Amino acid sequence: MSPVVTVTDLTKRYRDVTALDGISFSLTENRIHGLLGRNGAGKTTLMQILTAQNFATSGDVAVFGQHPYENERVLSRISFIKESQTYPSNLRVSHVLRAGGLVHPGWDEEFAQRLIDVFQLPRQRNVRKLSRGMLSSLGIVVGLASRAPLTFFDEPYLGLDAVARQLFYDHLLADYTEHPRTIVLSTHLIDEVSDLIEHVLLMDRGRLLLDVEAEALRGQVVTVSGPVAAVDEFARTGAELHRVLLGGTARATVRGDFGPAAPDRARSLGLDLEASSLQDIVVRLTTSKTGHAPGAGGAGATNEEAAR
Ligand SMILES: Nc1ncnc2c1ncn2[C@@H]1O[C@H](COP(=O)(O)OP(=O)(O)OP(=O)(O)O)[C@@H](O)[C@H]1O
Repeated sequence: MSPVVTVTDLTKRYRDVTALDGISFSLTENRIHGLLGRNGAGKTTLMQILTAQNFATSGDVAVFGQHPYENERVLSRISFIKESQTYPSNLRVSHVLRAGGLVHPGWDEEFAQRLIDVFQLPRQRNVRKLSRGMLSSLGIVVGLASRAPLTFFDEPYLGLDAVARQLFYDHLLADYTEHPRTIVLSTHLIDEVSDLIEHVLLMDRGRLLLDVEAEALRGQVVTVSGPVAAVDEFARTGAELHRVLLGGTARATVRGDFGPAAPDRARSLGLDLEASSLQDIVVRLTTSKTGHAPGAGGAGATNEEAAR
């Protein structure tokens, strides 16, 4: 199966800022990819280049096998919903839907109308008069109803309350299951989406720290706690990302290829073991250059080493 997106040695510089620093990866078709990373990591810049809204300084991108710039064949298959989506101010909600139907060949009008009811959007209201959360809901309706083979959601929920966010996740998952497509979801609300994401791309200061299946990652990062010497012994077989000392005990987050024997090994050392959450993994890998949170002890690898 050929990848939907291929990025090769992509660099983007804005004067003295290197937003993307020679990254390479590809996106497999029909998966939900989580594009994660701290503020300024380069996520939006990457999505802008993939959707022909920005130029690379060097390197190549191919979307559906071609360069996206001024490429109708490629762009008609993309939907890009961003945080502060704006619309011409004379449009009503119903006009935005009509425009969505004209732009996206896969548009499902019946689904769009259903979503408008789900998010309780007033069809005849001018977009200028929508609340911040309502505007985000409208973006989500367009993104979902477009059924674009490649859909980007870049922090799509500014101002959305928890109920509306959950509605988004539920409808995204249900519709994706029925109509598989390639989705890239960029968000800081990692806990909320961790069950949705099938593949993780983690960016940090323009570089790619992780490009891994979510399921594989879950087994690779664990947190062990117990006597310091036992934690040291367990951590020897991986890369330690973080450690907290509490008297004679330690709690350490460790990355490695532990395999299914990890719980037994931890138990035999007198340690408690739990799988780290995706949020924890992202925080630990991006909080410091050495892979250790400030003040943490223990031997360890650099972030890049840890992420391999
Ligand atoms: N037009 C621009 N001119 C100069 N610098 C820019 C421009 N756009 C982005 N940058 C810089 O590039 C870096 C990456 O920004 P980008 O918006 O891609 O990050 P991000 O991961 O999307 O961040 P956030 O999660 O905060 O939205 C940042 O340092 C940002 O300040």
